[in-house]
Amino acid sequence: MDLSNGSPVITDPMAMGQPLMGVLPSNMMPFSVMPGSYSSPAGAGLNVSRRKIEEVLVNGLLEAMKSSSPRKKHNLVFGQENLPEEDPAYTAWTATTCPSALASFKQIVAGAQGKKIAVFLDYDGTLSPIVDDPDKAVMSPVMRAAVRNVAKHFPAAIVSGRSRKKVLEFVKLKELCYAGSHGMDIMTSSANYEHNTEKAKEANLFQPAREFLPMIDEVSKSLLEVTSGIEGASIENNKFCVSVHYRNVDEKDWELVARLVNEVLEAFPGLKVTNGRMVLEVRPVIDWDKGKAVEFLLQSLGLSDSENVIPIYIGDDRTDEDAFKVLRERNCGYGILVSQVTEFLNSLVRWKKHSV
Ligand SMILES: O=P(O)(O)OC[C@H]1O[C@H](O[C@H]2O[C@H](CO)[C@@H](O)[C@H](O)[C@H]2O)[C@H](O)[C@@H](O)[C@@H]1O
Repeated sequence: MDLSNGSPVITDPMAMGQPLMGVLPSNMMPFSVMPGSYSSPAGAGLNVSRRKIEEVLVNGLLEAMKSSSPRKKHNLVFGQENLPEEDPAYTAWTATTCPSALASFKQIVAGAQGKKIAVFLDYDGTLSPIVDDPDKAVMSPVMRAAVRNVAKHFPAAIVSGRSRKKVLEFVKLKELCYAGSHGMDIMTSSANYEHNTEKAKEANLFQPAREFLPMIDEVSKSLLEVTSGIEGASIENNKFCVSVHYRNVDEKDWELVARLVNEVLEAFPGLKVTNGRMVLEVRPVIDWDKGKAVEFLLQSLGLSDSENVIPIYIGDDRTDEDAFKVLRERNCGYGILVSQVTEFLNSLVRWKKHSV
């Protein structure tokens, strides 16, 4: 199988399962609605048409919530027990489109001889298992050691939907770059960050959605208020985007969640909704995503020479598709769907140690 086109590969098809519907082939984009972006038809039918449009938007959101969340719980610890039940469509897709990254490891590193590898890692579902409480999605010491080792040998970055601060608290490693808020908050160097002057900190930061900060705070408060009566719903302010979690909400209330999110967003035409794994992500309508963040990081780390640099991106969610797409378009590197991440990272380090 030709691995040179940036298509996603998986680290072990048998251990796959956790990301399941969170990952789609790279040509499928995350669901997105922009409630403020439709224009209301003028005239007498305005209210009826508007209501119809609202219904379409709510139903669209609800469908996206259902399709991205076929299973309530899958606390798979990578490559270990608790494999969720098989999804025939997903299994067929991975079997035909995703070669195993571990089985293809030799081929990957053979193509990397004499070139520089850069490693990009998603956080939730990739470095940490998916759990019911987002505040408890901690990384295991084994995974942390693997990531630390990788960062010692390769330029490496975490690219997450979480706030940059939160993901740094989870990962606790200074050796990497961090891109939080789905790439809208990039810090190109975290070493000694807290000891830096404000000016030095600014120089390391790239925040393309900075002007949306007040709007995000406002929408976060509104979402918190309107969802406070829904059992299990929770709101996570990720600085430049907001997560509306419905993992712990009874399915009968999902429509209400969709309706309330849609209603709140009517007042914020500058924001849109995408969906992740049992989460609705409210984010600015700007042309920026994890893929753009990877491009930015490659550029600012002096790694934009696609002839000599092999970017490897490991992710599990729909938002990671944007990064896979960038690698495919650059015709370089590998997008890897998550499963045995530690094993893959450790193999990479072993290879690097033996190849120098
Ligand atoms: O880009 P990522 O690092 O993958 O972040 C995406 C979202 O991840 C988190 O939510 C997901 O993981 C939670 C903990 O396991 C789980 O409870 C939730 O259902 C998942 O959607 C995070 O809480 C979100 O803010 C991130 O946007």
